[in-house]
Order: sequence, then structure tokens, then C-alpha cells
Amino acid sequence: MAKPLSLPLYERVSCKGIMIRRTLDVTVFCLLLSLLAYRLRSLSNQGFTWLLAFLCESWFAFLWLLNLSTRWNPVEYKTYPENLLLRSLELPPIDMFVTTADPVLEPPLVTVNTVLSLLAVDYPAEKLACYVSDDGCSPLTFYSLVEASKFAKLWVPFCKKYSIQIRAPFQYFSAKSLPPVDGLSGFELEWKKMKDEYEHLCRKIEDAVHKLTLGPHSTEYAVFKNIERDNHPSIVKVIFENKEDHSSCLPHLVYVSREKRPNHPHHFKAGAMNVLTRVSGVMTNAPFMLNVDCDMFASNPKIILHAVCLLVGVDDEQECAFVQCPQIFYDALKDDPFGNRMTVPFTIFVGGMAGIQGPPYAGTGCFHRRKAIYGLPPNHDFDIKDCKILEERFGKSTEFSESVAEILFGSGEKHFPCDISSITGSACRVANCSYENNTCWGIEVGLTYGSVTEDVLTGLRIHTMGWKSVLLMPSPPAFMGCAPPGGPVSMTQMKRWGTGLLEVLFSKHSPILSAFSTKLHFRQALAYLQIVMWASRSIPQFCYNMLSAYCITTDSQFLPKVHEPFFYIPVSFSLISNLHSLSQYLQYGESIQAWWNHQRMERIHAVSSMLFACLALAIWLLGLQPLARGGDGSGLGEISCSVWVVLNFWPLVRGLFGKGKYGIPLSTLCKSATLALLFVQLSKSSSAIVWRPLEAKRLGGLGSSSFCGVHGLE
Ligand SMILES: O=c1ccn([C@@H]2O[C@H](COP(=O)(O)OP(=O)(O)O[C@H]3O[C@H](CO)[C@@H](O)[C@H](O)[C@H]3O)[C@@H](O)[C@H]2O)c(=O)[nH]1
Ligand SMILES: [Mn+2]
Repeated sequence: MAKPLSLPLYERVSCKGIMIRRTLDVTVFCLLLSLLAYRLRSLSNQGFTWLLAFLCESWFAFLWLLNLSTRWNPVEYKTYPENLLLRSLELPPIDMFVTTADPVLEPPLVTVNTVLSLLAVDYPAEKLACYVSDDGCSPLTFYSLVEASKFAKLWVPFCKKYSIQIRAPFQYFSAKSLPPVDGLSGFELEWKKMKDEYEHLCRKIEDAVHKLTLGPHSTEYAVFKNIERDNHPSIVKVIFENKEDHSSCLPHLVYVSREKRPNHPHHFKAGAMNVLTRVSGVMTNAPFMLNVDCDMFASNPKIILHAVCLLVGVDDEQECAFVQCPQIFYDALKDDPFGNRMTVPFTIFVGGMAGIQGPPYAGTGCFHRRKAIYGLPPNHDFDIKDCKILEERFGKSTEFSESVAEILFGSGEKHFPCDISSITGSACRVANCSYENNTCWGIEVGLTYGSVTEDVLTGLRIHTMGWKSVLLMPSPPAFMGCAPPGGPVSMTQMKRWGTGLLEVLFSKHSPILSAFSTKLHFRQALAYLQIVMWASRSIPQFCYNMLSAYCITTDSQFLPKVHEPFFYIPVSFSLISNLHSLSQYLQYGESIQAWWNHQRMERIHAVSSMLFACLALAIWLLGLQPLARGGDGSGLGEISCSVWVVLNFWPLVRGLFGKGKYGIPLSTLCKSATLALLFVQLSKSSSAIVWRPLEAKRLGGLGSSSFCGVHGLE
């Protein structure tokens, strides 16, 4: 038998079947290049549509090149928690963060389930602490957590005794689950009792939501009295404390509502996370921190053990600043009609990044190394034990500075003070909104401020310091969240992400700049570039979608004719690229329908939400106004493209004829009809404008983005 010490904690393996995928990826790229070469050859004697198609295709080729670089060498990590237990190694403490912001949009019962799933993980309870940040400052959330901690005293032992798989009770007791009939009468009885207890908990929370009565312990809630959500002092309450003297199975549970004042920026989730980092620093100061959104429960009870395999298993801390688990959705509709699950693209893209410098930080389902969050480069050798310097960087709190020193230079022994209730005072102080004034928080320390996608920005900053990160995809999945419920909601989310990512592109952390001035690996910079330019493809895609319609309306051409040999370039391009992406969907066990849904939602998002997200850019591009015509009339190519576009937008087409909830209101139809007529009219009249690059040059060397006026039909 192998010695426990020699057993690996994890393995890094290349993905299977990569050669075929690489070959297809390269083929698609070559086809794009030949299409471009073909266009370039006849650019001078073709019209505006030709040029526009050329520009769009160049952009697609550029994006595909980025894609190619990212996907080149994907890796996977296999973790072996059983070996961790064999090594009789001291398990490190972990601080777990849950953020919630609004008791109406994020019902307390959802947060409660997330918290319960975390309290019940298979890990020594005395090594865990769970901190809930409530930006809604809601007594209801607090009350729900207090009640949940009472239920947890029954729930957690039950889960551990019977090795329950799903430890979020709402999923465990969901309609699909039947009472167990396996003859183990003890289990049956306990199961029924537990279900009753859970229903009792739900009722109490429901009652509190409707009647706003918060049970008999009203003195506990005095701090919430007459409180304003956006104007209140810090509240830190220890709901449950895991005391050393009594054998308790529950981790610490702490409620945190940071101070909020009008006129004081609170930096949304990034601000909440930074407060949690400090509060947990003075209270438990674990070297690793897990963060999840309130709607994401732990669905693999061994997830912390898996993550620890990587966090402590790496030879060099530099290899692992954070461990990111993918976002997986539990209530996803069949075949993903809104195309927002994005499992396949995520797996392939992030798997590719994992082979370079590591996955980006995704905001939830992530284990951080506290040291990396504190903004230090890996294996730093400078000494800043001086309290003054620490305070300038991390803020004026002796308790917190000590905890930072412990993390950066300490022996790693003194993590847990014996009595966390006694330090709520210092915890409140570090949760005050003025605490960050004149410090490095939000800039070099903690999560970075300045973008609504603070996660990408923060991950990027960590990578620029030379850290790597690790992708963890255990089975069963680590965490599960709920997908946005419908088209419009997911579009709003896409728009927000699109905007946030563009903010990163134009910030001083832009991957374009970082690629040359920091320790960001070059291919990692390209991958980030692809992420932050995610919304940018909307403009060429929008134009491309319109091209076929434009060409048919004006009887012009942007694709080669059937009888030309070049006709086979776009044909084989669209065949191969679509079959290639379809085969990937099938390979990951998804249906054809799911692939199709993703295809069309990607287009719908591209021309709606993402287009709005990058409207600044769009206006700049509008300089390229409708120009000219030339060449032959439209043909099979244009018509098939048109049909393809219509098929992609099928949900919207169906809406034209739908009634009630699924129909499009008459007023919207009228507006769209007007726009469409306008488009047809503009197309027709613009085809009367001639595009002559040579003449443009003569007119003043304005280059190709200017046009030279009306010329009449040729
Ligand atoms: O002022 C705020 C705003 C949000 N949140 C919390 O932040 C999380 C994410 O916010 P949500 O509105 O649900 O945004 P999503 O678009 O669903 O979040 C995705 O995108 C974000 C930005 O990229 C990431 O931070 C998230 O982790 C990721 O799940 C939730 O737990 C919120 O409760 C706060 O704590 N305070
Ligand atoms: Mn969310």
C-alpha cells in the first residue's frame, strides 16, 4: 500500500479529445481567413455591403483568433479528498461569506437555505465560520437566520448521520422527493420529523414576512427599530457561537449589516465583500475564504475538502490564489430556452483559461487565499510589520492590523480567538463606511471597485500580480444557483454584464495595458480581452444580421454567387462552424434543442442587450453611414442568411402572432413596423449613394470611414 504522504491531493490533467477540437478550431479560422482574402481581392470593385461584410468578418476572425488561443490547451483538476483525510494533516479554517441585498428580491428563505447548506458541509465545524452580509439591513433576514440556526441544530446532525447528498432543505424536501421507504424505520421517522421541522421554519418565516411580527425575542431586534435601509450604523450580531467547551456540531454564524450613509458610496457587492473580509479578519481570520451569492447553495457536501486539496496541496502558494467553481443552475428550464445557462461555452472557455493562468474570478462559488485578497504578490519578501504602514494600507484598527500581520507574516497558528462575541465592537468599527477612507481598500486591497462586474476586475488584478488560479469542477457540482427566470430578466443581466465588462476594457486595469506592464501571461491577457470585449461583437453581428435583409431589399449582394467556386467558402464555413459547436454540445450531454436555443439567444442578446451595453462605441461607428452599391443583385447566399436570421429570432417572430402574455403589444408592433419600413426605405435610398474609396482619398485623404456623397445609380 502506498504511504499516505505520497498519495496525491490533486492532479492536473489535459482534457480528452483535444486534437480533434483543435483541428476543427483551426479549420474554421482558415476558412474565415480565406473568406477575408477573397473579399480583399475584390474589395475595390465591390460596393459598401462588401466592405461592411469584410469589416464584420475581420472582427469575427479576430475574436476567433482570441478564442483559438484561449481554448488551445484546456486542463482539468482532479481532487482526492480521501487522501487529505489519510494524511492526518491539520485542516485549515475557512471563513464562508454569503451576501444578500434585498429581502424582497432575494427572499430570506433562499438565503436561509444557502446558509443551511454551508453549515452542514462535511468539515470540522470548529474550523468554519459563516458570515452573512445583509445590505438590506432587514430585521426579517436577521430573524430568519436566528430561526434557521435553531433548525440547523437538528438538520446538521441529521445530514451527517445519514450522509444526505443535498443539504439545502428546500431541494431535499422538494416536491420531487418522496419519503424514504427503505425499511430503515429510524431514518423514516427522522425524515418525517425533519420535514415537519422545516415546514415549521418556513411558516415562521412566511408569517414574519406577512405580519412582520418577529417572535418573542423582540429586544434582539431593537437595533433595527426605525432603521433606514440606506442610513444606519453597522450591525454585527453573533447568532451562534461554536464554543470550545461544549461539543457543538455547528460553525459560528454571524450577521453583518455594514454602515450605510447617504452620499457615501457603498460599492455594491464589492463593498459588502470587503466588509466581510475585515469583520471575519478580526473575528476568526481564517487563511481561506469562500464566497457565495445568497441564491447559491452548496450541492456537494465535500466541497470544502475538495477545495482544500488544491489550496494546501499546491507546492507553491503562487499556483493558487483562488479556487473557482463553475456556476451551475438547478431550476434551469428544459433545453435552456433563454440560453443563459451557458454551460458548454463556459466549460470550454474557462477550461481553456485554466490551462493558461487559471479561471477568472466569477463572483460566487470561489475560495480565496486571504493573502491574495490583501493585494500582495505571491511569495513576497518585503517586510511591513510596522503597524503604521499596515494602517495606511489596511485602515486604522489595531485588531485588524494584527490579524493582517498574522496572515502575512504569522506562524499561521493563532486563527481563532476563543470568544467571538466579545469582539463585536471592533467588528462594527471595521464595518463603518468611513473605515476605508485614505486606505488601499477597493484599489489594491480587497475586491476592486469601479465596475459592476467587480469579479472579473478583481480576478484580473490578482492575475496581474503573478498569481495563478485553479478551476474546480467536482461531481456532484459544487454549488447550484437559480438562473434568471425569463428572457427580459436575463437580458437586463446581460446588459449589466456587458456594461461592466466594457468598463474594465477602458479602465486602467485593461488587459491590453496589463499584457505589457504586469505579470499577466500574454495568452491570459488575450483571454481577458475576449471576456471584456464580450459585448463588442454586438455591432458587427447586428450589421451582419441586417446585411442579408438589406441586400434582398436593394437587390444587391454580399456573398459569392452559387456558380462561383468561392461560394463554397461561406458554405463550408457555416456548415463546419455550426456542426463543430453542435458536436461540442452533444459531447457535454446537451440536446440539439439546447444548442439551437443558445445559438439564437446569443444573437438576440447580441443585437439587443449587448448592443445597448456598447452604444457609446456604436455612435462612434455610426460614422460609417449607409454608403453605396455595386456588383450584382442578391442571390442564394443572401436569402439563406436571411432565413437563418429569421430562424434565430423565431421567439420574436412567434410573438408577432401570439396573444396575451406571449404576444407582443400592438403599440410595440406599430413601432417596429415603422422602423422596418424606415429600414427598407433607407436601404433603397442609400443604394443610390455610390461608394468610391479612391474619390474619397482625393477629396481630402479622409480614409475609408468617410464617404463621398450622392452619385446616382450606376
Ligand atoms: O449592493 C449590493 C448588491 C448585490 N449584492 C449581492 O451580490 C450578489 C450578486 O448580485 P446579483 O444582483 O444577484 O447579480 P448577478 O448578476 O446575479 O451576479 C453575477 O454577476 C455579478 C457581477 O459580475 C457577480 O458578482 C455575481 O457573483 C454573479 O453571480 C447577490 O448575492 C447580492 O445579494 C450585495 O451584497 N450588495
Ligand atoms: Mn444573482
